[in-house]
Parts: sequence; structure tokens; C-alpha cells
Amino acid sequence: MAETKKETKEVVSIDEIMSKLSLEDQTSMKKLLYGSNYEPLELPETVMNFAKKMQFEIGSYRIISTPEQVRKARVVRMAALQTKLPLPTTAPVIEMRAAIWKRAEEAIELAAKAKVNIFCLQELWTMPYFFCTREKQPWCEFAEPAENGPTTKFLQVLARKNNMVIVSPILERDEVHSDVIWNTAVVIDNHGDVLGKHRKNHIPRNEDFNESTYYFEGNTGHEVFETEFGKIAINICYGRHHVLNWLMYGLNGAELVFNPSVEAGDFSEVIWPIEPRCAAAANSYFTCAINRVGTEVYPNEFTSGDGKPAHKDFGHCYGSTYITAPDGTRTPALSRVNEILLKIHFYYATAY
Ligand SMILES: NC(=O)NCCC(=O)O
Repeated sequence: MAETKKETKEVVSIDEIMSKLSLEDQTSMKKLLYGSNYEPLELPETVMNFAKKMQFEIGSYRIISTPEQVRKARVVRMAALQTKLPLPTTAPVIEMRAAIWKRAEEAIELAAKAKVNIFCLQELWTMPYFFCTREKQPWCEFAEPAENGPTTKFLQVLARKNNMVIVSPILERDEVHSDVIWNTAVVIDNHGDVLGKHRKNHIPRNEDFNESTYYFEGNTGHEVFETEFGKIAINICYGRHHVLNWLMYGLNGAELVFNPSVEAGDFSEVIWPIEPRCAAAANSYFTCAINRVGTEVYPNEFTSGDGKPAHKDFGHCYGSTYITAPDGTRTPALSRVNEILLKIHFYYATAY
């Protein structure tokens, strides 16, 4: 039987705390905290029933903008998925991946019913965040080729079927170049073709985030992918701390920058609501910060050379996925403990 850790009672979200206030105070707080240019988006009953059946919560919002008179408005419907591991970390690699795929397939089907056209998964979505262990086996077996690995092939079918762009952050094994490993996001277009990939270009070497044990900074630059629904870029997790990283995506024309992440810890949570939001306002694009949820417990104790006693988990991943618009308006954060699909509509004028 796999070892599990009894989670300490976590705060669910700031919104849950705010829900204890009067309605009037809640409205004022939300306006002050999040801005006034967003509103909850009601989804059709069929979508909500499907979500219930699949045991997904959904957060759905609309960013409000004034249509222009001359240029045609473009509606973009995007979604991000924050999930927890469906099995203990001791599950065999193939079983773990299959269980995670199943959950993602359900979420993508749900997003398709909600007419989503750009969908992003969380960082290293097919696996536990095992870098804390600094072990090789079995973890490196989760790595796979970006262009034609099993996860990409699996998502290509779903992208084609649902006319949906899917961003898939995986652990890449470059089989053509000596099996070198990278932290990579694969962009699959709505026809099921691989548009390209981005390799994480800033990586952490702090606390239990021992990523440089496995791979180095990416070599793909700050590419922007022109999809049918908008120009998108991916700034993977730690790149969030680097303002020039965000700037480069803006200079290269991004309209929406995803920040798929694995984040835990008090300090990290303090800056989580700040950095992607500032980036959106500073660079005039949308940002979407996605974090996993839950505490992952590993079979063997580990240390990270930081003087702390050996332990078996790297802390609680606090979810809190959210989206910010270029004017600084942001959505409330998703739960700190539950798996949720975040869906948003935004409108903006398209260039001729
Ligand atoms: N996955 C990842 O890059 N986490 C970053 C941790 C930090 O922000 O220090």
C-alpha cells in the first residue's frame, strides 16, 4: 500500500474567506482586489451537468471589453486545467500516466462542450513533480519525445476532434540528441498538427526544486505561436520571476501568455498573484497562471542540501490558477485544494 500523507487543513481560497462577509462587502472587496472588468459567465445546463458527472468544478468568467465600431470583435474562449495526482507516486509509470490522461481527456471533453478554443494543461502534467527526489528511476521514464511521443499523439486526436489548440507541458526526451531531457511545452493546433514547442528558459535550483539535476535552461528562445484563435506563448513556471522573459514574449507579439507551473510554499504564494498580473499590465497581453494542487508524497526521504531534515514531500501545491487581462483586471483564483477547470471568454478587436 502506498504511503499517503494526511493533508493539514488548507484554506480553500481567498474567495471562500470573503464569502463570510456581507454581499455588499464582498462586492467591494472583489472590485478592489480583482478590478471591475470581469463578470461570472453562466454556462449552459448541459455543460454543468457533464461537469458534475465528471466531478469537475468549473470557474468561468468573461472579460468585459468595449467592441470597436470599425474592427470586428474577436471572441477567444480559453481554459486552463489545475489537477492533482490521481494515484499515489508509487503507482507504476504507465498506470500513473494513463490515469492522468483519462482525467485530462474528461476535462478537454468538458471544455469542448463549453466551446473552448485554446486549452492549456499544467507544467509537467503527465507526472508527479519528482525533481525534489533527485532520483533517476523510475521518474525519467516519464520523459518522451515532444513531436511524436505518446502524450502528443494522444492530444493530437483530441485537438483535431474538438477544433481546439492544446498546450501540453511535458518532460521532453530528445531521442535524436542522446536522450537529453528538457522541460517543454508542446503546442498542438486545432487541426491536430504540432505547431512547435517551447523549452523552459529559466529553471529553479532552490529548496526542493532541483531541476538542474535533470535538465538545463532551454534553447528555443521566446517564440510566439500564431494559432487560428490568437498569438500565444508559454513562459514555463520559474520564468515567471524574470520580467525580461515576459517582455520578450510581448515584443514578439504574444496576445496571451500561459504560465504553467508547479508551486508550493509561503514565499511563492505571496508573489503568485503579483507577477503574472503585473506582466499582463506591463506588456499589454493576457496571462494565465496555472498551478497543480495537492501534496505529493514520495517513497524515499530526500534532502536538497539546504540544511533541512530529510523529508518525503515538497509541500502543498496551492493551485490558485487565474487569468489577468491587459488592463490588470483578473479573475478570482481557483481553489487551493480542488481540481478545477477555469474557462474564460475574452473579446478583442482583430487586426485586418
Ligand atoms: N517548477 C518550478 O519552476 N517551480 C518554481 C519554484 C520557485 O518559484 O522557486
